[in-house]
Amino acid sequence: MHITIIGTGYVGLVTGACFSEMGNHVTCVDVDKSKIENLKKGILPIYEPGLEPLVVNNHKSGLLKFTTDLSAAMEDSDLFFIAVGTPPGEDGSADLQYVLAVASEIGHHLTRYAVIVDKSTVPVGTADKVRNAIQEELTKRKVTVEFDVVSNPEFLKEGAAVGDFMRPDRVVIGTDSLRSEKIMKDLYAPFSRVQDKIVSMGIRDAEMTKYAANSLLATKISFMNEIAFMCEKLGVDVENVRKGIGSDSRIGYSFIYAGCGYGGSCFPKDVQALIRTAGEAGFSPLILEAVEKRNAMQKKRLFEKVISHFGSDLSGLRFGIWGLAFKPGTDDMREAPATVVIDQLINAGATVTAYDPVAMEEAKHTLATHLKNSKLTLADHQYDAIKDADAMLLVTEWKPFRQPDFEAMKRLMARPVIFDGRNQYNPEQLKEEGFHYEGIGR
Ligand SMILES: NC(=O)C1=CN([C@@H]2O[C@H](COP(=O)(O)OP(=O)(O)OC[C@H]3O[C@@H](n4cnc5c(N)ncnc54)[C@H](O)[C@@H]3O)[C@@H](O)[C@H]2O)C=CC1
Ligand SMILES: O=C(O)[C@H]1O[C@H](OP(=O)(O)OP(=O)(O)OC[C@H]2O[C@@H](n3ccc(=O)[nH]c3=O)[C@H](O)[C@@H]2O)[C@H](O)[C@@H](O)[C@@H]1O
Repeated sequence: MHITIIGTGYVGLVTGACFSEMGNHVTCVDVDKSKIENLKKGILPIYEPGLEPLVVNNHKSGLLKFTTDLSAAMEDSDLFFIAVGTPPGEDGSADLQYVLAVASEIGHHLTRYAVIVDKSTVPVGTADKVRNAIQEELTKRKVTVEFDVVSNPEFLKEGAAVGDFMRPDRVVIGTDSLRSEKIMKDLYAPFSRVQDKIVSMGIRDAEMTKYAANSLLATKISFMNEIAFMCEKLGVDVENVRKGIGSDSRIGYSFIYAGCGYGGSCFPKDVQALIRTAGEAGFSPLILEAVEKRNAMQKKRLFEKVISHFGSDLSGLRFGIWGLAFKPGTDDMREAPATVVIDQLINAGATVTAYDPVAMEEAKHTLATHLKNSKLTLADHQYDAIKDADAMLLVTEWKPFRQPDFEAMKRLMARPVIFDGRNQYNPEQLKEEGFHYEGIGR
């Protein structure tokens, strides 16, 4: 098939690379000229394990192309994937301006039947808006062109995106025509044992499915963070509780890790957008509001622990941060818990040195103000980040942080104090080794 993907970010680039790997002709379009120029040279805009060889090899073979010119890309295409951002607007609702701009542009150039697929996460009813935006342009041009709009939400996780796309748990296809449903099923047919995993439904159902999935996962995390808070008050170790409940297959082990809050470009914005959708439908979504509130509180937990140990004035104290990305396996720092704790420590008078295995370039942009004011420095190595530190804060559980050399840490640090935001260490062992240790919910 000939496919055009509009928006070459985490989702668009992974989608394009994986479809081209299956032998399709794919053109990835983006308005960001430098991103497209770099991709043509084999330089990827994001860190995503396993993505580079797919992009480079399929680009070399001619199956995967990159351009800023949508009209040129449209000439051969049967399928258009909209994969642009849907960031939160001021009121928390999903901002559809990029999606609808792309829809209008498609309508401006469309000359023959095509399927337009919403891959971006968009609220219920957006497919109608996309259809209207395309039709408006066709009407302006006084042409009649048949087209279908489909919802095909994406469930990949950053840091595991290629594997998730190649071996999906399910592929949700929301359509209102048999013709477009067949095209979508054919497109996904080569993916690993996908036949049993395609879930066909109405377009609005598919749009809602994406928000329900992310909101339920966020709910599991916030629920567990609430239990963790209670555990601290009651002298219980939440890690034992997690193991105890996860073994029940109805609950499962996934997404019940207490920590210093969920971040990323999706859970925070999608929970907010669903709250907004509920508001528009005329009711207050009590659970979702609590999920969001708990997460905002959770991102402040590490700082609360720091000031209850050191006092509220942190002037003259120095903190080492391990982990800046919102989760391991990515350089993405959108809504990362690390940004919250760094702001709080610096506002309380402390200086901070931070290290992340892959997000250092991203940190230079995200944390530019603190770097400029010399309140924050970035270290070249995890152990350099804790040199002379009054405490180490583990914020992202990258593998090299999971079993560090505690003896070396004690020698390097000004004081042997660890705040473990991801419950990676054994509290008993650390206490025996002479550390003051605090985790989340233990
Ligand atoms: N990041 C993730 O892990 C996942 C994201 N999603 C959803 O997918 C959508 C995209 O997310 P990301 O890939 O993270 O966004 P992103 O911000 O990484 O990429 C979006 C890209 O779209 C480009 N763009 C904006 N307007 C354009 C236009 N008119 N024409 C061409 N390109 C344009 C931007 O320059 C940017 O490169 C969002 O709705 C998100 O919620 C869904 C599942 C996973
Ligand atoms: O719509 C999206 O963008 C994607 O959002 C999430 O994927 P992602 O944000 O990449 O990463 P997750 O692995 O879900 O982690 C999100 C956050 O939750 C935190 N988390 C995760 C699991 C857990 O048990 N506890 C916990 O605090 C992580 O540290 C991270 O900050 C979903 O898992 C994907 O299915 C979805 O496609």
